[in-house]
Amino acid sequence: MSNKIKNITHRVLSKAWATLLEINYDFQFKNGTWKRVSRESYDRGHGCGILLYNIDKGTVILTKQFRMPIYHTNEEEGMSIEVCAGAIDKIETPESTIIREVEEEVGYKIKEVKQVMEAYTSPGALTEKMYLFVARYSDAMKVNEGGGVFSEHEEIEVIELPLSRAIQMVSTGEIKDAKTIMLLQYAQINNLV
Ligand SMILES: Nc1nc2c(ncn2[C@@H]2O[C@H](COP(=O)(O)OP(=O)(O)O[C@H]3O[C@H](CO)[C@@H](O)[C@H](O)[C@@H]3O)[C@@H](O)[C@H]2O)c(=O)[nH]1
Ligand SMILES: [Mg+2]
Repeated sequence: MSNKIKNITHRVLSKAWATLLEINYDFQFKNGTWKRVSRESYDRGHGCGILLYNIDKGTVILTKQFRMPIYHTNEEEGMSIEVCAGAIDKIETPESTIIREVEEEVGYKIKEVKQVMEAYTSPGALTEKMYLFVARYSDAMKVNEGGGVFSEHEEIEVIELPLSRAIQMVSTGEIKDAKTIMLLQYAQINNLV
């Protein structure tokens, strides 16, 4: 692959919360010709998400929160139902991040998680890779109400519902978040509950 790409240059278009680059490069097409190509790339690091499931109750834990990028394009869909998820700090691992996010966002203290997938969320535009996990939860692991970090302007509703209902919500369009759909389908295919 690397011999099909040369003369890569980067230009920072925006560096605020995250970094938007314009990357220019020469690309050799199958017919042998070289063309100068330009692509924008938004880098806000990598992320992780987790589906918490309870075998005895047949339930899963999801979150509901306001997402401005969705609202900006479709006001009616601004409240997004998602698995618990978070951005990975440079000094954190995906595992330690997701265990911390579970306590902050949904209020459970979990110890063991299982990574089941890695997924690029939008490869044409984002550098982000999501590390996707599943873990069992029980009522005994509940340590706080969840809700997210208020000082970071998070307001997260915790939803506990049967896996079967969550799967139905994918069909009805009530759930449209890709990582959530992937993890719910993983749970269904693998008979987690
Ligand atoms: N000021 C500012 N703060 C931001 C911005 N974007 C995020 N934040 C802050 O960073 C926090 C990020 O919360 P996390 O729980 O770590 O991430 P997330 O928003 O749930 O995002 C997760 O899901 C996304 C969607 O799938 C993923 O893109 C992301 O990587 C992560 O996994 C937010 O509460 C907010 O305080 C921004 O553009 N500006
Ligand atoms: Mg989050």
